Formats: sequence, structure tokens, C-alpha cells
Amino acid sequence: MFDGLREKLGRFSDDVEEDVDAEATDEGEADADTGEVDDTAADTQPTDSDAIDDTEVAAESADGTAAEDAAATAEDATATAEDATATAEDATATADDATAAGESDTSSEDASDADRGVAERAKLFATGKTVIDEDDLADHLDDLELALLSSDVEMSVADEILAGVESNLVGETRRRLQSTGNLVQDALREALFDVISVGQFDFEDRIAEAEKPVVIIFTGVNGVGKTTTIAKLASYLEDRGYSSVLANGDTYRAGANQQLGEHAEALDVPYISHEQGGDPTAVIYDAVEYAEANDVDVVLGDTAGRLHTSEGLMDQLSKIERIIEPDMTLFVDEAVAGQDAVTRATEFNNAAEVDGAILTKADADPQGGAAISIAHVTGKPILFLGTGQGYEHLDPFDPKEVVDQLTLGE
Ligand SMILES: Nc1nc2c(ncn2[C@@H]2O[C@H](COP(=O)(O)OP(=O)(O)OP(=O)(O)O)[C@@H](O)[C@H]2O)c(=O)[nH]1
Repeated sequence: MFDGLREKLGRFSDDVEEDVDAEATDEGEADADTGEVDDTAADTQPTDSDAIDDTEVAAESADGTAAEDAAATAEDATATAEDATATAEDATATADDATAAGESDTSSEDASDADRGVAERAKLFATGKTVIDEDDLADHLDDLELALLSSDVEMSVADEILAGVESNLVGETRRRLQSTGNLVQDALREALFDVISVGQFDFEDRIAEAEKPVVIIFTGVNGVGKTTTIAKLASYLEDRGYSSVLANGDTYRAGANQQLGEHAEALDVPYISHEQGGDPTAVIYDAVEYAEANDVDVVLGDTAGRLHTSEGLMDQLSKIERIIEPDMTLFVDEAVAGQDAVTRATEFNNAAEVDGAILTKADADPQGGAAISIAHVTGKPILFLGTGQGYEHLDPFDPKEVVDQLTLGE
């Protein structure tokens, strides 16, 4: 799942990490230069023998402080601190060379600057800050934006992710997700998690706590897998001890009755329908009465995905919402629909406020744009992913798992 986008995100992490390493090496060399300067300050001593002694002392001091500090900090740090230790070692080596050459004449204050540089770099790595140059990062962020947009991530969501990555890289990362030991990847993972996890709530808790019957209405266009999803959810609920009744509120489309009826029969759950052209609100109302009379826990009501006019459809949904006052309205669309799914989610949310979304066909290698964008754009969480045609192919949406999938392929 999401293989294309995962590859692009991986490339971004690798490229930025490479620059961070290059930057770190440059800084290490700069620190080492400072060390070179410090050591030879000893040459200003009056006698040759003093100069030799002092040079040795200065060299030891440069080694000791720089390497020891860096090594000590690096011990506390995670894997990333190893770079800093390496830098400190480089600095030590170069400082030794400089001592032998004895070529510079800067004051010993620079020694503490050098020490600070290495130690602070180690600390930065340890706390999740990087030393990447802002201009370099800007170039990489442009690449990341292209990668996201070409994978159908909505523009405002892409911007949010870029802002998140940038602030996570130049600031302190929040570390809600387990660190991968790669700062750039961690920054990206946190930024993705922020947009994907918007509004998450526990669906099962909501069902358990609500007064019965719980009424759930499904909205979304035809052909995306709405009917199949209703059936999958009935099966999912049954597995968790809840009975349900299916109601066909799609009285517009010929064949809808038969389709949902077949699922009800296959699952052996009650089914309420009216004639084609009837009032969908009345069908769902009947199903609620049936549930109340028969102690059924959950009413699952389908709605039309298309009418003569889109206003007609939206009016119908508003009427259901007004009269039935469902406990939840869930928007269903295809993960593979990308930006279209995001646009439709917004439209349906405006007509009948949704509580969450279900993305079907996540098994059909979607780009990932819809999965990343819908929650942030609508402010409502994705609750389930459809992962196949069977009734068992409905997986609760776990933002952390999706982030892992997108960044680690797990
Ligand atoms: N691969 C895959 N196919 C799915 C998934 N969910 C539904 N489908 C298939 O998508 C097709 C359309 O599903 P329906 O449930 O009929 O879609 P609908 O939204 O009710 O559409 P209409 O019947 O036209 O109203 C069917 O062949 C389903 O088996 C899924 O998660 N993965």
C-alpha cells in the first residue's frame, strides 16, 4: 500500500540526511581548524622547551575537552549522536596534526569555542535538532512538495506537512512516534502523523457508549463501495457482539434494493426497504422503529450517491439528518480517488456533517493522497480502510500504522 509515495518520501529523507551529514562534516572541519589555531598559541612561549611543553599541554587540552565533551554527550544521545562523536574524533586528529605543525597564533579562547561547537552539535543531534542549512532545506522541501502533490495530496495538506517537517527539523521534534534513529525521517513522520490523525476517536467506544439503537448513515457517490462497506461493517459489529439492521435509503437507483438485500441475506441480518422512488428518510425511520422493537443495536442506513441534481441529493441528506438525527454519519469513498475523494468529502460534509470517513479499495495500490488529506481537510477522521472485497476486509484506521506504512513500508 502507498508504495509510490513511500518511495518519494524515502528519497526526501535520504537526500536531506545526506546534506545534514555533509554539513556536519564541514562543521567538524571548521572545529578542527579552530583546534589547530589553539594548539599553536603555545608557540608564542619564550623558550623552545617551554614551547614544546606548552604545545603538548595545549594539544592535550584541545583533545581532552573537545573529544571528551563530545564523547560524553554522544553517550547520552541516541544513534544520531555517533556522527558528533566522529566529528569530535576528527577534530582531535586534526588538532594533533596542527600541534605538530605549530602554525597559528590565535588565542586560547578559541579552544572553548571549538569545544562548544562539537558539544553543541552532539546536543543538537541528541535533542532532535539538525544543523542543515536553511537554503538546502528549502530546496528539499520544494522536492517534497512536488512528491506530495504528484501523489494527490491536497495542496493545503502538503503545505501543512512541509511546515511541520521544517519546524520539526529546526526546532525540537515532539517524539510521539518511536524514533527511527534518522532525524529527517522522524521529522517527516511526526508531520505526517499530525495531518493524518486529525479528529481520531475510538469507534468501538462510541458504539459501546451510545444509547441503542445507534444509527449510522452512510454517504458518498455510487460505485465507490458504499454498499459493500455497510455489509462489512455489519459483519464487523457482529464479530464484536452487536446486532444490526440494514436500511436501503438509496431509493433513487434501480438495483440498490437488490444489492443491499443480497448482502443482508448473506449476512443473515434484517433488512428494511421501500419501493424505488420512496422517501429515504421514511425508510431509515422504519429501520429505527424496527431496531427499537427488536432490540437491535445498530441501524446501518445507505443513502443515494446520485440524484437528478446535486442539490436534490444534498437536500435529501439534510432531511435525513434533521429528522433522524443519526448518531454518526460516515462518508465513504475510494482511497484510489485521490483529490476527487477529498473534494467530495468536503461537499458531503457541507450537506450533512460527517463524523468520519471510510476509504475503500486501499488494497488497490492508492497513491495515498486521499488517506493523507481527508482528515485534515474535513477535520473529521478516517475510521476504517476497506482492504478487499470480502466482508472481513475492513480494518480500523490506525494513523500510526499508516505513517509506518508510508515511511517504513511496515
Ligand atoms: N478491492 C476492493 N474492492 C472493493 C472494496 N470495497 C468495495 N469493493 C468493490 O467495489 C465495487 C463497488 O462496490 P459497491 O458496494 O457496489 O459500491 P457502491 O458505492 O454501493 O456503488 P453502487 O452499487 O454503484 O451504488 C464492488 O465490486 C465491490 O466488491 C475494497 O475495499 N477493495
